[in-house]
Amino acid sequence: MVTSSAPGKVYLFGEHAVVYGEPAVPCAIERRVHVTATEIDEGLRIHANDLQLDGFTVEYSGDGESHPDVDVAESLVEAGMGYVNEAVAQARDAADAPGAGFEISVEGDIPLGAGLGSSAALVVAAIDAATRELGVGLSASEIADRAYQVEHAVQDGQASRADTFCSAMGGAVRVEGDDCRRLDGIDTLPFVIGYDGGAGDTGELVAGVRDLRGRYDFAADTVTAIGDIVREGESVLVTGDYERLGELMDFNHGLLSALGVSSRSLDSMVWAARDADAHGAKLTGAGGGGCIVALDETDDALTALKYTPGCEDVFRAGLDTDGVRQE
Ligand SMILES: Nc1ncnc2c1ncn2[C@@H]1O[C@H](COP(=O)(O)OP(=O)(O)O)[C@@H](O)[C@H]1O
Ligand SMILES: C[C@@](O)(CCOP(=O)(O)O)CC(=O)O
Ligand SMILES: [Mg+2]
Repeated sequence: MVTSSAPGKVYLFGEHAVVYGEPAVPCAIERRVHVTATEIDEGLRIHANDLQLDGFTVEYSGDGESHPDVDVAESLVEAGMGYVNEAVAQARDAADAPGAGFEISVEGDIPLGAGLGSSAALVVAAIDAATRELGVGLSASEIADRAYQVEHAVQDGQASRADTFCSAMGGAVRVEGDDCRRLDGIDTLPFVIGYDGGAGDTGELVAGVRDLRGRYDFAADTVTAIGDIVREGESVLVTGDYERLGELMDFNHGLLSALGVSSRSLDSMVWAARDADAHGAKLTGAGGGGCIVALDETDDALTALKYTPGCEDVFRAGLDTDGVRQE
């Protein structure tokens, strides 16, 4: 039995635009998904108590048997389990063990579908745990690469390498197309996260931006402008000038909003943080609902968000310089 964990992330800059080859800077945070893999005779059995479908937690047997605890459409369960199924397929491939059976247990403290990269953390930790269980030790970058293949497959061919690379490596990273690197010397950033309790569908939101970008040149220009913000932001990041970083985060949020991926509650959390004098605030991840990230080393944004209608939870999330690791 092997347990591995991998961190979630926030985007300092660049989500969505990164799907079209612009750079992005995601940062790993101290919230993790833990995956335990145990080799069994055959098939795949998954315990994922954090995942609720129509109010049911999921116990899933991927070998064709319906599990009695689940009273929702099998297709919904299949969709929810896509990331684990594909991660296990990658592990079998890496270990050259196509018939290996697994019992997989997943638990974490990253809200699901909220822009904090729970899917990438799950996939990265699952590939690490399952390959180690089969006696194969992959490097973090090999895991990142296989995890990207999984997100790409599950999200209908629409995914960047950003989330999976960040989760595998930890720290602040820069991703532009296939060029993925860690940003050295960034050890701390004062992230405050507001969570509206909701979720967005990453695949759908990415498809929405793709559609807008295809229909309007100015939407394509907006995507390019997000890339410009990232290029500016990465040079500011090394100076530690939070005021300018925050200004660029605000700008980035405005452009994401223009691309239609913000929401009323995300906007109101962003404004609550700004009104409390955070350096800046933006949505993180695919959007539609879920989380915002503010930059604030005081407790002011944290306190303001606590009293913001629509904000269900607020917490500080330190930069996690550790990526995937065995527990
Ligand atoms: N702890 C978990 N247990 C089971 N499934 C999970 C877990 N964390 C993430 N997932 C899977 O990842 C999906 C969320 O991924 P996604 O929509 O990309 O949002 P995000 O990556 O921002 O959290 C969930 O619907 C589920 O399929
Ligand atoms: C919108 C996007 O840039 C980030 C999605 O992040 P999340 O799954 O919402 O945490 C998509 C991607 O990069 O694959
Ligand atoms: Mg995701």
